[in-house]
Amino acid sequence: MLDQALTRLDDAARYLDLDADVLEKLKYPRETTKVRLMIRMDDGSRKSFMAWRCRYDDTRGPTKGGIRFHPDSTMEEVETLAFWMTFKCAVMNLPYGGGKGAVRIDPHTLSKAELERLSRAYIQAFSKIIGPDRDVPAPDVYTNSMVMGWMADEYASIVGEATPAVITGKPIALGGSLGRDDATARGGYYLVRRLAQQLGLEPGARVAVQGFGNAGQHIARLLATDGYKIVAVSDSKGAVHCSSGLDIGMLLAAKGRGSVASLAGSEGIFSLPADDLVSVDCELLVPAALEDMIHEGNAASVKARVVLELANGPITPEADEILSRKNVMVLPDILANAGGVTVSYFEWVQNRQGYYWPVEEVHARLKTMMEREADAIWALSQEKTITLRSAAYVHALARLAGAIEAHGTQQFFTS
Ligand SMILES: NC(=O)C1=CN([C@@H]2O[C@H](COP(=O)(O)OP(=O)(O)OC[C@H]3O[C@@H](n4cnc5c(N)ncnc54)[C@H](O)[C@@H]3O)[C@@H](O)[C@H]2O)C=CC1
Ligand SMILES: O=C(O)CCC(=O)C(=O)O
Repeated sequence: MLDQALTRLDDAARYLDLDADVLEKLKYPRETTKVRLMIRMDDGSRKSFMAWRCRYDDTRGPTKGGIRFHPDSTMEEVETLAFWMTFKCAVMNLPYGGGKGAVRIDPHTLSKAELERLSRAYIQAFSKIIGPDRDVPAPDVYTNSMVMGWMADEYASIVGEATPAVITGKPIALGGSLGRDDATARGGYYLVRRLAQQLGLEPGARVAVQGFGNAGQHIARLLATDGYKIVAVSDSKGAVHCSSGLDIGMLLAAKGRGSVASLAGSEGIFSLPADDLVSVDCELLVPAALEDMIHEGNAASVKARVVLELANGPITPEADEILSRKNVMVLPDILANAGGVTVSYFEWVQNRQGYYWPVEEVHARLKTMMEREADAIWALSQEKTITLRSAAYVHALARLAGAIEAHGTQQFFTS
């Protein structure tokens, strides 16, 4: 996975006159810590789970990135996700490097008490690695504000003082920011709206959303409110299709019962295998689940004209080429889903100031930053006749290179 991700770095480097040190610095994760967490289960037994935290690169500031709880997590996946965070934070010009963490666990198999013990165990294991000026975690797949709250609480008891800026995506009552809940989707939504004319994606366009968690639910709601038609949605258990448009309230209620798939059979709503979601007839496809969902085997079947990558790494490099040959425009993850980390940055700033902004201010600042970077990346892609993904990497790499060179050589020798 990481080797595949690094092909994006090599591609971007072709458009910049870079010192060789820059590429050497960005080719390898700076540090990845691996721990086996042991927790007490409700029945009195003990179970252990592999956990990781990677700080990929901290040249531009403390490392930043979510913690994922997933049964298929691996160290390589964590390092790849941390590599993407490094470029995402640079795309948005946030004063952060990139990091990521994971525990290999299906959290749906745990009771609430077990989940809390696991979350606290993670912080006990990694308390020396994280810190408001060192490494700042946040939510990712199958973690949420409740988990972040337990983690922030555990960190406070270890260091002996409230330290809200150590973790973002917290509950509002513990110093979370208004607007962090839908920030990932909202950033993608502002991007679509900004480029709607160039992309030919005005309200009324048909949308298919893969994954119906934090990112997927909010993008479906935001686009539907604007008049876009959500014709298909999937989650890990199945998918539904309705040519006249799915009702977001009904989708949310079905997901609350276990899966959007339970809506099939209602008037005009048909079930689909989850894997078929990517080939649904629509104008905009929004992968909002996991990596590598659009690959060599299914990319040719994509009918959408535009893909908004809310998930991290949903398109493999081989699939990217197939889509590019089909003139499918891809709005790349490191820009498209950067709303989440941007509002996490706002949360960190608010925690440090002890002064909290109204949600309107969060939205306005996010919109300004998304539009600023979208315009720059669009212009770069036009000027160099390259894809938006290549342009986003060139844009980020220029900022990373500036910081690496400004640090001088000493940084290469610190532990
Ligand atoms: N939560 C955040 O702030 C951010 C999330 N992301 C990325 O967005 C993606 C989704 O994350 P969240 O929405 O936070 O996770 P989540 O845990 O809230 O939801 C994940 C959703 O994906 C579905 N899913 C899992 N496997 C699937 C499959 N094979 N087919 C269809 N659906 C499947 C699950 O059923 C669930 O509905 C991930 O790639 C994550 O890294 C990116 C930036 C920020
Ligand atoms: O909010 C954050 O700090 C990071 C979110 C994240 O993990 C991501 O953008 O992939």
